[in-house]
This record gives sequence, structure tokens and C-alpha cells, in this order.
Amino acid sequence: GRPFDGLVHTYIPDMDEDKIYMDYNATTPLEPEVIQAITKALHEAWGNPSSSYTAGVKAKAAIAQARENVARLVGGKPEDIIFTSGGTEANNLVFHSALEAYRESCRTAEQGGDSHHHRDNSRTSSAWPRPHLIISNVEHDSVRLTAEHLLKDAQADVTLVAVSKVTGRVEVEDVLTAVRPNTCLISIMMANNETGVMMPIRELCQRIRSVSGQRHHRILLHTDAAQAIGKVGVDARDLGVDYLTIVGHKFYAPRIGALYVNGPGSTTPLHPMMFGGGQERNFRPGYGWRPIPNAELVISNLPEYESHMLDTRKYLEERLQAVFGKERIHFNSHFPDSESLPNTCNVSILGPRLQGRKVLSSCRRLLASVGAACHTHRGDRPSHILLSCGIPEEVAANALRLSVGRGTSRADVDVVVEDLRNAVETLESLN
Ligand SMILES: O=C(O)CC[SeH]
Repeated sequence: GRPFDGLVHTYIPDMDEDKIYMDYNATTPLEPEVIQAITKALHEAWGNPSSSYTAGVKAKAAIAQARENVARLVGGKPEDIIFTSGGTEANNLVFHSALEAYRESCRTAEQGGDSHHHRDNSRTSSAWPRPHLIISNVEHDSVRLTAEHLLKDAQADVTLVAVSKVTGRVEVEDVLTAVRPNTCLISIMMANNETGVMMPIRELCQRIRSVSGQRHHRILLHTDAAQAIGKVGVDARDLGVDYLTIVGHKFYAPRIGALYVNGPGSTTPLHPMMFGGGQERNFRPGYGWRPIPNAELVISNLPEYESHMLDTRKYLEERLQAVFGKERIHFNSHFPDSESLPNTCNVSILGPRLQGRKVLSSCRRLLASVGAACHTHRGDRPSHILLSCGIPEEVAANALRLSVGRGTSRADVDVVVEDLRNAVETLESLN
């Protein structure tokens, strides 16, 4: 791969030498140490972890080590970590568990002799209101579409709390206003994948817990931390969440996921969506890849990663304004009153011929996106996330999402800005 700046041993495998990757919010390459650890595990720890002979014992030990690594990464205990196939499964498991917990609390109330609620083993007796879910209007599709499905399937009522067009984030008061007696889950992402804006999760959890005492139905709290881990500190217990979603392929690990649950099945409800061979204490049976050996890399290097990515992103923004002029550059990820991820620059180069996809396809070296990778099917429509944040349509249409990584250098930024300048010149010279 290309030489890097020496900060970390990161390289971009299998990529043309002259390409510059700036789409780290979409996915990250694996660290060499991770590839080595996986290769080692494939050679030595291939056994069934339930088997008592060496290969099985080694496999079980590898999983235990990965679980401990992930627990340290998010400030939990190893028993709080449930491995999943990815972030989507982890998010779905949260919604499934929250609805099951709500139904159980309804049945418990009925069994308490509450006569006017007739006994009914259907999912929720008609006497009880449907469970109510609260999410934001800028969530990842694995949260938004899960909630949408439950609404369409008449399994739950859903409120999408709109982010503020001033701060780009969900405001705690607006979430509190949306709470109902039948609210059973609030799921708000820790940081948005397109704007990089961080949500006030800690304050939200504190305020919700302060009102939960007098309620019949517990409000469970979840945050999808996929975009935050590896970029900023993530401490589930400090945040005060019941669930926290972890995704490996956003911090140079394999494409697997995990769910932090504060005391799964005891302090916090967790109900399996699948049944089988007992893996993951039956919360999530079935074998999948476990190794996230590079948690130590994040734990010991996070301050350097974070400051390097912030420095690189700020340099990128300076160079964009220097080359295109401040009046032609609109930063869609600048919300002065909000915290944001260190690595994310969502920018529009203003002009009638400079739609994001056109500009990117005219670039020779830059590899980036106009928004979430899973929204590519939306064609040229501006990102609904940017529109929800109050970005005008003609500005959102020109959005480029530039997300830098641990190994992105200032030299890479210079190449990318020059590439963008050439692309814009070409597009504006077309008659
Ligand atoms: O934002 C991205 O590209 C990753 C989630 Se689809």
C-alpha cells in the first residue's frame, strides 16, 4: 500500500496507488494487526468452541478474549457483550427485546388480577395500548426501517423526533415531550454518519431516568454507537444506556457487530430472535466471526487517533476554503452549538453544475461519497438527513461526505483538494 504518516500502521489494501480514500464513515480497511490475528485464529483456533479438545479450547479462548476486548472498548463487563453478525442485527435485537419486555409487563399487570384487562396470550391484549417507540429522524436505516416495519405491522406506535435545524441534533426536551405512558424504547444514535453531529445521549439518559420512576412501563434506552467507536471515547455506563450497538467495520475490524447490554436478561431485558445451539448464552445462538482483537489499538491510541483525525479534517476545511473561496463553500457538518465527530467533513461546493455525484465522478483520485453508503439507491435525490438538518435543497444536492481516517495525511488532503479543483473546473467548463 501507499506510505503512511507513521502514526499508525494503516494501509489501504488492493487500491490503485494514486487513489485517496476518504470514506471512512462507510467502512474502514482492516489494520494489519487485525488481519494477522484473524489469520492466526483461522490456523489455530478453528475448532468448535464447545469442543473440549485443543482447537475448540483455543476457539473458546479467542472468543473470550474478543469479548473482553470489546467490553473494555465500551466501558462494560465481558458478560454485557453479545456478539452479532453486525450493527443491523444488534439494532433489531434491541427493538425485539423492548417489545417483548413491554408485552411481559402487560401480562404481569393482567396476572396482578387487574380484572378489566381480560387474559389474552396474544402478543398484547387489545385492552393495552400498543408499545410506543421513539427514534430520531436521522437514524441509520437499520433503526428507521425497523421502527417503520413495526408501525406498519401494527405492533407499535412510533414517534420520529426531528433534529433541530439550528444544532443538527436531537434536543432532549423534544424527546421528553414525545414520551407517552406506553413508551417502551428510545433509540437515538450516538453520532450521525453523514453530518458527524453527536447526540446528547448522556443528558437524555439522565433526564429520562429522572421521570421513569413513576411509570408502569420502563423506558429502555439504546444508542447506535457505530460511527462513534474508534473516533471518540465511548463509555456505555457513563452514558447511562441500557443497550449500545458496536460495529467492527467502522474501526478497522472485521464486519461483525456486538451489542452492549447492561446485565443481559437480568438488569436489562434481552430476548433472542433466533434459537439454536446455546451460543452467546442463548441470547444469540449460532456461530459467527468473533475476533475484534484490535480493541487494544483503539484503547491505547484513541487520543492520538482523535487528535490526528481532527487536525486532518480542519486542514481539509481550511484548504477547501482557500482554494474555492469561503463564499463557494458550505459546510453541512458545522453546527456551532453541537459536538461532532473529529473525522467528518460534509461539504457542498456551491454552483448549479456541481451536484455531489457529478463532482465525485469527475475526480480522478478521490474516493468518497455524497452520503450514507446504504442510500446509494436513492439516486440523485439530496440526502434526507441533510434536509432534516435544515440544509437547503440546492446546497444538499451538492453535498460531498469526506470522512478521514487514522492514516489520512495532510499530503492526502492536498491531493484531494487539487483533484476537486480540477473536477469543478471541468464541470464548469462544459457548455
Ligand atoms: O454512512 C455510511 O456510509 C455507513 C452506513 Se450505510
